[in-house]
Amino acid sequence: MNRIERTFKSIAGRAALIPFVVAGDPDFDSSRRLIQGILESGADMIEIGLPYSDPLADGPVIQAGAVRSLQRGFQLPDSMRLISDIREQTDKPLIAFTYVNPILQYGIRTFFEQLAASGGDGVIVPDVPLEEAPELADIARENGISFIPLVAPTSGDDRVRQICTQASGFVYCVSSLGVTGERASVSAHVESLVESIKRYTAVPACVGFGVSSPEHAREISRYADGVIVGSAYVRRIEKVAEQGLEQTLADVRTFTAELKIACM
Ligand SMILES: O=P(O)(O)OC[C@@H](O)[C@@H](O)c1c[nH]c2ccccc12
Repeated sequence: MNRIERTFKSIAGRAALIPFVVAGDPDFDSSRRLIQGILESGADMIEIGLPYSDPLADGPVIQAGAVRSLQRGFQLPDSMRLISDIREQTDKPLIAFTYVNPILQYGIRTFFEQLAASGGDGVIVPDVPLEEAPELADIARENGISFIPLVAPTSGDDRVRQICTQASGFVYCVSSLGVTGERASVSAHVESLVESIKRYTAVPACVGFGVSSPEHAREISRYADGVIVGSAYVRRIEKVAEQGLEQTLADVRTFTAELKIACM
């Protein structure tokens, strides 16, 4: 049983809080301190986005986070080092979030071996083509890394069943069409998407996209095993430039504590 499975087992009865941040945003040390602060303030695990120049599924907030990190020359080896540094401070699951190109450029086997050596527990690849997913999932599994698939609102029943049979760690339910970004409300129909996943697998189902408040998290926690929040964090992290790291750290800690209460 890896850290992700252990975590869901240990929090049975409530939803996991799973923030997303961009690695190296706004710089290596600030990113490390922000991630540690988020984990210390109640996050059950964290998605660490590997900054990429063409984040096609991301809205403007996360795109800006990737630009801030890349502008400082942050590259994939730096992300591995960041994960390794954080692993020294926590036993909570660390999930790499990356588009498929950086993995292919780095070398699939090298990528997963280094992610495992750095203390990573899972990977989410939103744009992996269907025909390449099994190869990546196999090599991830060989290295003890959970390959976490995404189910979209447009996924038909057959596709949901197919995805669920490959899933490990958890299934990422994308709440709405379009790109990442805070939304006024989280689409009600995602509850039926979670129910359809639960028909095919016992692997936990976590919901992301648009979640930006404790109210959203409370609603999703009624029926899902986890709540994923990204842009709402990255927008707060954007404020390091104007208000400094300490104030931003305090804001992010408070936000995490509020979301955690909502997930109870
Ligand atoms: O930013 P949001 O709307 O809170 O959604 C989570 C999202 O940030 C994170 O899981 C993610 C970041 N980039 C993605 C691309 C595709 C799917 C999911 C993601």
